[in-house]
Amino acid sequence: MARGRFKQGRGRGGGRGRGRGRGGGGGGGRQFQDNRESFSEVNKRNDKFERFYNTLNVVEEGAERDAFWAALRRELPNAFRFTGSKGHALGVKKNLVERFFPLIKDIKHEGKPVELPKAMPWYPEGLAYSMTTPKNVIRKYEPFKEFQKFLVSETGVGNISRQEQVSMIPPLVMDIRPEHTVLDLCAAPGSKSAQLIEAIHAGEEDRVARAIKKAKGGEDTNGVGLNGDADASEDQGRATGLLVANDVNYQRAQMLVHQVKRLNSPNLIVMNHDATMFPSIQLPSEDGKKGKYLKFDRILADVPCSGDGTTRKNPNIWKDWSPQNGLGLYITQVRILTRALQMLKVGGRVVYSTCSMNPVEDECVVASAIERCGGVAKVKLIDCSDRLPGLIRAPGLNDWSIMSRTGQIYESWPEAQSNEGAGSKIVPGMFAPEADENIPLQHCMRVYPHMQDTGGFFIAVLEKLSEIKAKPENESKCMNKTWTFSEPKEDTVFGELMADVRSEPTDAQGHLIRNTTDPETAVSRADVSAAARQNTEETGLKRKADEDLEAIEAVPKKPRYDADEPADLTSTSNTTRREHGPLPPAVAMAVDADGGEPGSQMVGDGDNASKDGTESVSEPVKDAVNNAPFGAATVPSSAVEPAPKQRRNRDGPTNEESFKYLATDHPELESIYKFYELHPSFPRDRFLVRNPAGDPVKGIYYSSQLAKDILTTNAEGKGLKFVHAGVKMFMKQDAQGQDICRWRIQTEGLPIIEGWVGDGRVVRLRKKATLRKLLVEMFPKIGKANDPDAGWRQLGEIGEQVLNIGMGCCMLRVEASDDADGFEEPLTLPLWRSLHSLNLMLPKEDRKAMLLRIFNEDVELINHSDPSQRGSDAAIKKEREERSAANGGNGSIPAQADAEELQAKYEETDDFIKPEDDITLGAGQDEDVKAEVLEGEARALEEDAVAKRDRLEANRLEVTEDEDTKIGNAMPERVGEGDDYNTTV
Ligand SMILES: C[S@@+](CC[C@H](N)C(=O)[O-])C[C@H]1O[C@@H](n2cnc3c(N)ncnc32)[C@H](O)[C@@H]1O
Repeated sequence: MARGRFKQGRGRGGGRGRGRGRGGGGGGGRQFQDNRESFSEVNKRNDKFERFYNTLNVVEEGAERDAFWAALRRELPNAFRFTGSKGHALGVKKNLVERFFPLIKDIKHEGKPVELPKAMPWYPEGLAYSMTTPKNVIRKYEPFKEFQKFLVSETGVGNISRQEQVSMIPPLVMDIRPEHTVLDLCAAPGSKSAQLIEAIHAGEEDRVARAIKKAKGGEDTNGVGLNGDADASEDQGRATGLLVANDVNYQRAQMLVHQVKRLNSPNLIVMNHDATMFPSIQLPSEDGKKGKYLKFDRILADVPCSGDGTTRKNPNIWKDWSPQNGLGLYITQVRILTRALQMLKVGGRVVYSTCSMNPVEDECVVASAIERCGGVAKVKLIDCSDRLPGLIRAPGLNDWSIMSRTGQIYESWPEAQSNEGAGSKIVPGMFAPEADENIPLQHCMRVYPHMQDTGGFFIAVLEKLSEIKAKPENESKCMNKTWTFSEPKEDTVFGELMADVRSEPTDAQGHLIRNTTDPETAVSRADVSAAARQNTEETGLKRKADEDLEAIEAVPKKPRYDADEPADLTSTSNTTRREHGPLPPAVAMAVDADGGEPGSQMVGDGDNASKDGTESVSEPVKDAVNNAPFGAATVPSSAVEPAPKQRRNRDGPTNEESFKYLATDHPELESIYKFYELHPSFPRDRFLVRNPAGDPVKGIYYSSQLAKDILTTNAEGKGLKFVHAGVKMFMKQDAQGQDICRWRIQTEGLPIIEGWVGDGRVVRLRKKATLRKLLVEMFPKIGKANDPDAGWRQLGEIGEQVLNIGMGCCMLRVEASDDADGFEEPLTLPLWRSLHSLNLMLPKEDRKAMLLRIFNEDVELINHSDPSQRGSDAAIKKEREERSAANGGNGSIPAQADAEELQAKYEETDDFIKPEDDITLGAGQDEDVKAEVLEGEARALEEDAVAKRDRLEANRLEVTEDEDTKIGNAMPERVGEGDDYNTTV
């Protein structure tokens, strides 16, 4: 059974190039990449910022407060965590700790010992580390360089994820179980989504192993299933839960896909909606009744925030901090949390988090959402003080003051009311709740930077106690209806504000995009425009993305890819044109704005179609609109007009992808079942394709049952924007021979299916040396059974197996053993048996990462199908031994320069085939060999080209995100307006 379900999947999918920018699963990288100088140059003073937090007294005056500010002014340590299943993550950690720590522990820099990476005491199983070693130290000492190389390689293949320490906290307090339906409302770039997926799949390998054993007539499942007590045969041991990961920004949603798809989870759907009115998702009907709407067990609302806890990574916050930033985001945050509570099951939990320390974005949002949802009788704030022992934290605040745009500090709403005027963003709900509301805000968690050398962070866990009906926004404390507007004098602060407002861009109808003179709708309009702007603006991003698209397209055209399928690497070059067109005005609609809850009214009642008279609007979207936690007047028209149906074209992506499930008796599937001897217990009704015609043309994907139910019930035309789902399981493959299945198993899907494949397609391996040979050598020859020099004889334990296995795709099962030359962890890899040779279907980069991890070798690969490298195995072996001896006997084979020398030698042997000979190879000689070489080359090329394309995509996403930052920095007036997002990941 393959462990490392996460590791062996296409690490390249999301891995390569990650870790350098924010999209890299961790913000930890940025400051080490290019911000070092600028970090030290930034003036880390801001009077309002410092005065605000000192007045709030978030930490006591004296030594602790000094430590607080000092930490905020220091660079952030690098942090990372080991990913994947627990067993696999522990294995990678052991490798790292045992191999490198002894080497670096004795290094002294400037006379002092360097600090080893430290395990975070509160992270389960010690699977997360932080390190403060400066880059110049890493560069200076060889063991550190080796350590760094290992980290980069393991990050590249997805075994390690760089992620800021505090950002790891929210998923850990969600108590996720394998059967949970989970929603991550603001998910991009996806660091926390990755943790959520891991949590859903926790313990799955063992359960599946037992289920397989049982299905194949082996021992009983021992009664351990999903919950530790049910039968593991429930969905054959696989998690039945689901993660819906969502982000309003299409481009960032693509980044999210890139980050999470490497986890190869069939229990994942990525969506692209505004979380303030996330559409309800319909479930299939039962007994002819209309289906219910999906409710979630767990929701993460890691909302956009001003991010003032991230100064250590984003030092420009010192310059840009303004009280407006937090004030402007409050309403969006309350709406997101309220919508989350609406979509939660009774008994379910929402975790609300920000990387801002400002109570207006933290406790205040929690209190306001609880108030809107009916108070503490309906929503309970959970005390998490006993969770994550070892994590130093402060309790939530029960009282705070508000700073106005001008720096005026108010203790109460009446005080603000008498001093502020129209245009102010301050509303009654921003002040601490009344004592009789009994909201135990101390149950929230505040993590300050000096506590464990991190960024600042806020976390609250809310449980839904009973069904709720959210109070309309304009009847809640989130709104202020008492002010009337009068034009302020020009030389006042309000005059300045109005000048700002006048210079704001307008939409096609002449409405101000950023603000409005109507204080009641000012914030709402800004939010609507923010969400729309995420997807509409023409920015410099497009040019850059176009350039990168060209680079992607420059990847060798042959072999072809899923041109007919919406690959996740779809260019986002024209996302700006994608959706909304000119910004819509806030439309007045006759919708039910009472904030009723979907589940309470929707089950089978079918009355929605006529409720607002807009027949063309799909029910899920209409339901979202009806239940949006804000007034009808502020619902954007784009939300009620069904999204135009588009397919991808040359200009860019679409907003509706196709997910079509195949009939279980589809002839292509039948050929797969037969060839791979697929066990009948493996579910056959969850194979899908991702093209509108629904034909298996290039790829066949696999999803969980719940994902299937959702994708089929809410299929195209319903206005739900599904961006990604399904794990690629099979790829169409040209092959020689009638009996070879045209569908080869993809690395991504292998862990899901491998236990169910019949022995006829399995090659078993136990020795490291054998695997090493297969990693170093591409297309080693097999030869004939009776030939004493045939290549299969060099393949040791697998020689006879590969000689006898039928041609086509098979699986190499690396079995765990206690042998000195054995593996601690099992592993499964895809293999291709050709007429004359064999090949692991891994891109070169993955081979090299594995060689580095398992053998600590950085070696040049040998391609036996490459005429310029072809030589006798004996010669290669001999040469390698010589080189290895010259290399201190570490088994390394020669690198580039040596390889050239070697090649010259091979050219003198009879085995050597000159490139010009190769062209005529087939002419009357050996057609099979020629076809095989071409076929093998094509496959190898494909593996590498896909890896290269992924790398380019990862780079492009990083580049565009950097562009994003530049654009954001160039437009500081937008900060806090609602379209800004924090950058803690
Ligand atoms: C703090 S970041 C989320 C980080 C993410 N949870 C992670 O761990 O990688 C906030 C995200 O919210 C998104 N966002 C902003 N406004 C939103 C809205 N109204 N609905 C959904 N997502 C929104 C932004 O695009 C941004 O990606």
